[in-house]
Amino acid sequence: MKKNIAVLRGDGVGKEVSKGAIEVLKTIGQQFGHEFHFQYGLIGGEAIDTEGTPLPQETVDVCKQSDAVLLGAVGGPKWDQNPAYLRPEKGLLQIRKALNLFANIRPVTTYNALTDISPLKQDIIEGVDFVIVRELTGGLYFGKPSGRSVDENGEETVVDTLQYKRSEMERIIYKAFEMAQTRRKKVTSVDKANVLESSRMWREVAEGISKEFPEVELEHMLVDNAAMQLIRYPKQFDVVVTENMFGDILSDEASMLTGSMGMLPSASLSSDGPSLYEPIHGSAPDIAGKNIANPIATILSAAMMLRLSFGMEKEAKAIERAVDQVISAGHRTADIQRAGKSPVQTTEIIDQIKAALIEDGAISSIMSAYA
Ligand SMILES: NC(=O)C1=CN([C@@H]2O[C@H](COP(=O)(O)OP(=O)(O)OC[C@H]3O[C@@H](n4cnc5c(N)ncnc54)[C@H](O)[C@@H]3O)[C@@H](O)[C@H]2O)C=CC1
Ligand SMILES: CC(C)CC(=O)C(=O)O
Ligand SMILES: [Mg+2]
Repeated sequence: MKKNIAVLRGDGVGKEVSKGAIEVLKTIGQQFGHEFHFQYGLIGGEAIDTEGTPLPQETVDVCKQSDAVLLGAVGGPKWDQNPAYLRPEKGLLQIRKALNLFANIRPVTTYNALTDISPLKQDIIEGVDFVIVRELTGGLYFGKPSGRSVDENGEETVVDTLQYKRSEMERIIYKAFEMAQTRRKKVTSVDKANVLESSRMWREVAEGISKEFPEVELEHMLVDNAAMQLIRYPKQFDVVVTENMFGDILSDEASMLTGSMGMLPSASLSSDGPSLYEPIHGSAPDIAGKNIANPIATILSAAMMLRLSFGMEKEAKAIERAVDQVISAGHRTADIQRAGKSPVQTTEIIDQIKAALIEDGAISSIMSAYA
């Protein structure tokens, strides 16, 4: 199969981790006889520095002409004092809007080999397997009006608005129910309905859609309780659906069930065009440029691309198996390495995952399972 992949490496560790996903995709292409063509686009801080905007039109065009988009991460202290329209994060928000990436799917699956890395107890995290379905193109991150002004008493005032259309709620909640139907048939809808009108409408919409899925259980949970339940008893969750900012915050929290921010992949699904695949983490300026970032979240995002955009299930599984083999063998970057053991570098773990695909049988074991 021939596929065009747009690559937006972004800033900080975004460049280092996306290199890992590209190399793994190239290896998969060679092993399975696919032709992956990569086209690069600028986004974020680098785009601000060279083009004067966080999302050049050329990047949007490259993405729209592609079959799928791979993104590293954007941002960094260099641009933190910039005005809102010239921040790297604005580029990410704009590409989400431009490609109609309404559904951000963030699977949270723990690895048995890593249960001692998580700050939580082994019996709490063993067997955790749920997915956060986060609304991605509405809510506070896209609120209008937003900004600062001076009120009638001369005091500086600021406003950010949280706005949703009913149809925007419907499509994301529908997606969550569809996913639950193929899993353990439970949807936890997370909101703040005791305070926010938008959350009360969200509940109404969830109740309405649940009638179309009688075999799926729906529960409502307030977001503050959900933050606590994620740590107390994460195995209770199957599909968690929530609005943009709640999903952003809860998924960073959930990453610690797996042991590190560097482990959680995501797919941002489009309603009408190419979807985008990205790790849940940011540009990690504290470790950028040191060759120590964990590329697994991005490599697993590439596996999600193969599965969800290209229908390449075997190829996706081969990557997941190779990652599992490498961390089970104890080859780990610093964020997931046991105390007293030496970590490997970003480039080393990428090489080990590629080697696991080629030499150590990840592909052949998948092929025989499908034979
Ligand atoms: N999707 C994106 O492009 C996102 C961008 N950001 C931006 O990234 C910048 C840094 O934000 P932070 O709040 O520090 O969040 P962050 O996710 O970049 O980092 C949080 C912590 O996790 C660690 N971490 C993140 N990714 C890692 C990896 N692959 N391997 C090992 N450790 C990793 C970092 O070292 C840091 O200690 C900001 O400019 C922010 O706006 C933040 C979140 C998402
Ligand atoms: C950088 C933000 C725009 C969003 C974010 O933190 C995320 O999508 O995880
Ligand atoms: Mg985030």
